[in-house]
Parts: sequence; C-alpha cells; structure tokens
Amino acid sequence: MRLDLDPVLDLENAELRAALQRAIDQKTKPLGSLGALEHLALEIGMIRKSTRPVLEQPQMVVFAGDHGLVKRGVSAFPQDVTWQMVENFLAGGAAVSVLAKQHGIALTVVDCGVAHDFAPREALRVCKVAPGTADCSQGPAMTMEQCLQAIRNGQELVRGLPGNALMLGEMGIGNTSSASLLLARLHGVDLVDCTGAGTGLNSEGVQRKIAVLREALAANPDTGDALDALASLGGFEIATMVGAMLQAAAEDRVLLIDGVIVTSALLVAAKIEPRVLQRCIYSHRSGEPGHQYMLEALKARPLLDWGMRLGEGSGAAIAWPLLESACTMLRDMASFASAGVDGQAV
Ligand SMILES: O=C(O)c1ccc[n+]([C@@H]2O[C@H](COP(=O)([O-])O)[C@@H](O)[C@H]2O)c1
Ligand SMILES: Cc1cc2nc[nH]c2cc1C
Repeated sequence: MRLDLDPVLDLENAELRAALQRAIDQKTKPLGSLGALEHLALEIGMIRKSTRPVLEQPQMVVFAGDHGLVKRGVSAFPQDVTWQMVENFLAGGAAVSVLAKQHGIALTVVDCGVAHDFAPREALRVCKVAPGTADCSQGPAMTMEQCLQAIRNGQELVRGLPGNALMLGEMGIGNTSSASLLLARLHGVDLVDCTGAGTGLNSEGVQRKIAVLREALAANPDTGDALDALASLGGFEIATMVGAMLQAAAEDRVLLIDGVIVTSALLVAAKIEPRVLQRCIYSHRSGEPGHQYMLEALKARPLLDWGMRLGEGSGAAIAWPLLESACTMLRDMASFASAGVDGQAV
C-alpha cells in the first residue's frame, strides 16, 4: 500500500434506507410523484445518515494544472489559458465564479501544477507539485512521488474545509486528453469512441488528438494498477482531486461530481476505494463523448443532461439547488398524518 487512507465505512444500512423510503412515501403527495427528487433525497439521506439531512457550508474547489501533452496540439486553446482562467475565477468573472456566488457556495481555487506563478490571494491555495506535467506521449506525465504528493495535497486540503458538501471543478488546457486516456486504460474503452473535441477541435483535430493519445498509451505500458495509470496519463489537478475525493468520502461529505475530467479522477479514486462511489451525486452528463462511458462504468444516473461541456465545476454549481430541494422536501414537507390529509388512494 502506497497511500495512507482514512477509513471509509460502508454506507449500506437497510434500516436507514427503509426509514428514508417510508418518510418519503408518507409525505403529502401521490406515491413517487416527485420522481427523481425522491431518489436524490434518499441518496443524500444515506450519505448523511439522516432522515432529515442538512447540507451545510457547501464548498466548490476548482483544481488547476497544466499538461505537457499540450505541445502536441491536442487542444484548441493555448496552455496560457489555464493561468488566465485561474485569474478569471479569482476575479469573479468565470462561469463557476458567478454560479457559485448565485448559490452561496464558497469558492476556492487550487494551483495543483500550473505553469505560472500566481500572486497570493485569499481564495487561492498553492499546492503546486511542478509547473505542468511532462509530455505523456514520450513517457510518464509524472513520477510516482509527484503523483502521491498531489494525492496527499488533495487529502490535506479537504481536511481543512468546513461544511459537509463538496463540489469539485477543474481547469487545465489539455485535460480532456488525460480523461480519455484514463478511461481507455482503466475501462478498456477505445480511444476512437471516447475522445472528443474538448474545448473545440474540429474533426481533423480530433483525429490528430486520437493519434497522439495512442502514442501516449504505447509510451506507458499497462501495469494493471490505477495509481500507475494516474501517474503516467493523468495530470496534477486530476491526482489532487483523487486525494480530495478519498478524504471527502472518508468524512461522509456529499460529493457532487461535475464533468468528464472530474469523473476521470473518480474512476481512479473508485479503483483505490470503491466505497467513494457511495458518497457521489452526479450533476450532469457532459457533451464530451467519454463521459457517457464513464457514467455507465460507474452505474451513475446524472441529474441534468444539458449538453454542457465547460468544466470548472459549472455543472455541479447548476445542480446544487436540486440537492437543497431534496433535503428541504425530506425535512419540511408535511406527512399525511401531520397535515390531516387522507393518504389512502381509493
Ligand atoms: O467537464 C467537462 O465535461 C469538459 C469537457 C470539455 C472541456 N472541458 C474544459 O476544457 C479544458 C480541457 O479541454 P482541452 O480541449 O484543452 O482538453 C479544461 O479546462 C476543462 O475544464 C471540460
Ligand atoms: C475560455 C475557456 C474557459 C474554460 N473553462 C474551463 N475550461 C476552459 C477552456 C477555455 C478555453
């Protein structure tokens, strides 16, 4: 074992599940009539171990990192956009900035390995392993020591966060390549099926991207180990998210999962500790093609299907009020008995 993990306990508890289902069924509504909101309420109740769950001090953490593979032309945008967008997150002008503010979600940005030196800011955490990964078409993106350092950084970061709900977002030009590579390596999906336009490559660009990603798989032979896959094909922001997810799950926080890159980190975390998945809610289905394969592999049912493909945690921020509605329904709706409504259908 190369990682010190806090214990993650199995959440399956048939009594609590039955109590939650009873509480939901006794609310003043025809059975099942709140549809997916009822399912969401049950899942949150299971994670928070309560028939009256309260989600407190929601946190959005955006993990940023640069990718050596970008020099091979796998993205429609230049590497500098990573640090420029970090500045935009901190200045309050990015999608995730305005959506987090709209919903009262605290925003922290983490420099996990951006090729830029930032001036210190209150909302910026610097956990820089190195200024960008190595080009994984030539060999491993990071050393195992760097990979473990990034995971530890993520664990440490979450230990210091308030609240019981964590949204993860990311920023990293080139990181849809890592997401496709991790999916191909960990679940055997063909790169042709799971590689997409990312920030906006045209179809020739996607073909070139696939060819480069094939080189990356060939340059990093499969050892059958998820940590090796992460170190050789991932990114610093992805590895830091893996640590954050493992820690958040160990603390029974609700994990609201964003798009294809965040989900690629979850693929790795779930190989290390499958019970992480018991704490996850999936905000949306990304328009990036690999995401559908990831969701299937994880047996995940996303809340929204809006063709979003921005990342940053934007999908999680938009889905957040649905989680609040699910908790409000469980806590505040009257039951047939308390409201004096006849609950027997004729
Ligand atoms: O989250 C998603 O599903 C998603 C899909 C496509 C692109 N992105 C974002 O776009 C960037 C990566 O795209 P690319 O083309 O540079 O690999 C990175 O900053 C991600 O946040 C994000
Ligand atoms: C402008 C821009 C904003 C982003 N946010 C997340 N990834 C991004 C990529 C680009 C190019």
